[in-house]
Amino acid sequence: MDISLHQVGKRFQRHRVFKDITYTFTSPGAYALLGPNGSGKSTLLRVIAGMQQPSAGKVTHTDSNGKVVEASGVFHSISFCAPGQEIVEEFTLREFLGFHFSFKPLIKGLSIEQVIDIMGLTAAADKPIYDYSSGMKQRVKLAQAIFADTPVLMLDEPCTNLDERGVGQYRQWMDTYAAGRLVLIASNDPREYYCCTHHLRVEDHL
Ligand SMILES: Nc1ncnc2c1ncn2[C@@H]1O[C@H](COP(=O)(O)OP(=O)(O)OP(=O)(O)O)[C@@H](O)[C@H]1O
Repeated sequence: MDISLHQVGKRFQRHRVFKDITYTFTSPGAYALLGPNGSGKSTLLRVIAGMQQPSAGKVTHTDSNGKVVEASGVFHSISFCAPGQEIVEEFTLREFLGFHFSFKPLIKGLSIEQVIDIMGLTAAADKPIYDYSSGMKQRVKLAQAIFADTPVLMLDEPCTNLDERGVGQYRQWMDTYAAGRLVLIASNDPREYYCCTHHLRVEDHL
């Protein structure tokens, strides 16, 4: 999967967030979307994912056969994790992962039990997620994205609420399960985008 931006811009009413971004994200590859607070990293990530429409320009997703993916089909190829993203907290972890991975395929060779084990949450697997700490909830959000077998992985501030051990776990998951995919990370924290060899500065497109 490759994603191309052609003169993409976004404004909210009279407020222009960014303009005229022409860029291609090529798979496999890891790309950081960088910039200060409010520069538009999260907005750009959502526009690239097809969750928000650009105000100008065009986003094109192309599959590995060179075929353009319809807007309605883009969802299937993307895993997404962002701070404002809702998870169904009434579910236990085991229920949530069962539900989520009935829509998105799990990475081949992994079972839900193994994912729970890798997350280090076996003892809490049957507790409702609303009883989890904020760091545990962040691990759930990361796991639903990283362990899904999609060609594209998009992460917004992936280490939000994680302690040092959690950050180490994030790096281990990325090193093992993100290689070979198209990875986009919106961040200000080098610990989050350590794996990105390409950097796109959103503030350069004001
Ligand atoms: N739905 C919206 N309606 C109006 N303005 C919005 C909306 N979403 C974002 N903005 C504005 O767009 C700008 C960019 O916001 P965005 O969250 O994309 O920045 P960011 O670079 O991700 O910031 P941070 O580093 O703080 O997470 C901000 O000024 C924000 O207020």
